[in-house]
Amino acid sequence: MSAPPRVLTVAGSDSGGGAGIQADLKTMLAFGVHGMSVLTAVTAQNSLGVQGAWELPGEAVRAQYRSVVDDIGVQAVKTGMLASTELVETVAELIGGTDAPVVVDPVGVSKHGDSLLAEDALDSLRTKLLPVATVATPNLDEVAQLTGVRVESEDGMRRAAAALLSYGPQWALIKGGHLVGDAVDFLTDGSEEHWLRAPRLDNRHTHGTGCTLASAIASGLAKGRSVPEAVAAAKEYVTGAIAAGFALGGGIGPVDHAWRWAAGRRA
Ligand SMILES: Nc1ncnc2c1ncn2[C@@H]1O[C@H](COP(=O)(O)OP(=O)(O)OP(=O)(O)O)[C@@H](O)[C@H]1O
Ligand SMILES: Cc1ncc(CO)c(N)n1
Repeated sequence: MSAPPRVLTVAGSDSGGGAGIQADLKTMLAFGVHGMSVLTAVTAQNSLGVQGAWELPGEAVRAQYRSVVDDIGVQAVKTGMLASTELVETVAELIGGTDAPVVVDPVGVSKHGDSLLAEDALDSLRTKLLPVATVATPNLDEVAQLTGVRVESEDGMRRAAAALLSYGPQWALIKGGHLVGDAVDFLTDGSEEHWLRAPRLDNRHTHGTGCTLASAIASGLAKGRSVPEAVAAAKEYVTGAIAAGFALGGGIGPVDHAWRWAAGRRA
């Protein structure tokens, strides 16, 4: 039996299992790739928010990355919560020496507004990590923080994408999940433009949407899909996962990573 494509997530742990490393690995399983993880931080987190966060030393991140890449190898990398300037710079350097497509989800705050990235790390994110990204996938708050462009309309998404591309990623995917109306995302490399449109689902259980989308894109890239193809398939997957999102705990529940298998699983 031949080995499946290998995808590495470099991200934080969400103890509640809805976002972070846990969402990434579940998404990778759903896409049929072999998921691997480099942990950057541990959060005490649930449906109500983030109760605590502890980052790992740069040395621990470096060692995990080397263990995976030097022996097993990777066909795509995804980054999520990076916590601090030191970790952003460490990860950017490691990725710079890796020959694989990279999806950068520039995680800033959780859905509850809890900070997952030190404010002083934004500059390194812009100047060190974005230049090595194949695709960067900010939501509207993150793109405003990174570029200063505040998006209030679909035209604003074009301006935000252009500003983001000036830092060097090959593609910008601006997620309009926080706009009103349809859930519209905008993908561009500065010449091609793709609008990804899905109906806005009336489901508050959306914990982990961003991590899920980025990991789904990385999984597609690892299988050799083009960026527009991988993003289109990822959008379809996250939309289905949001539609099937379920209540857990007293707050915002997770999306259902297993929605395509759900009929069999729950029978
Ligand atoms: N209510 C919704 N209905 C349909 N699609 C949605 C909805 N909310 C978000 N999306 C889609 O989910 C994907 C993730 O976007 P979102 O803006 O929620 O990311 P995020 O804020 O980074 O998520 P996270 O909570 O993981 O930080 C995008 O494709 C977006 O359009
Ligand atoms: C660990 C972690 N990474 C990313 C997110 C996305 O918001 C989260 N809530 N938690």
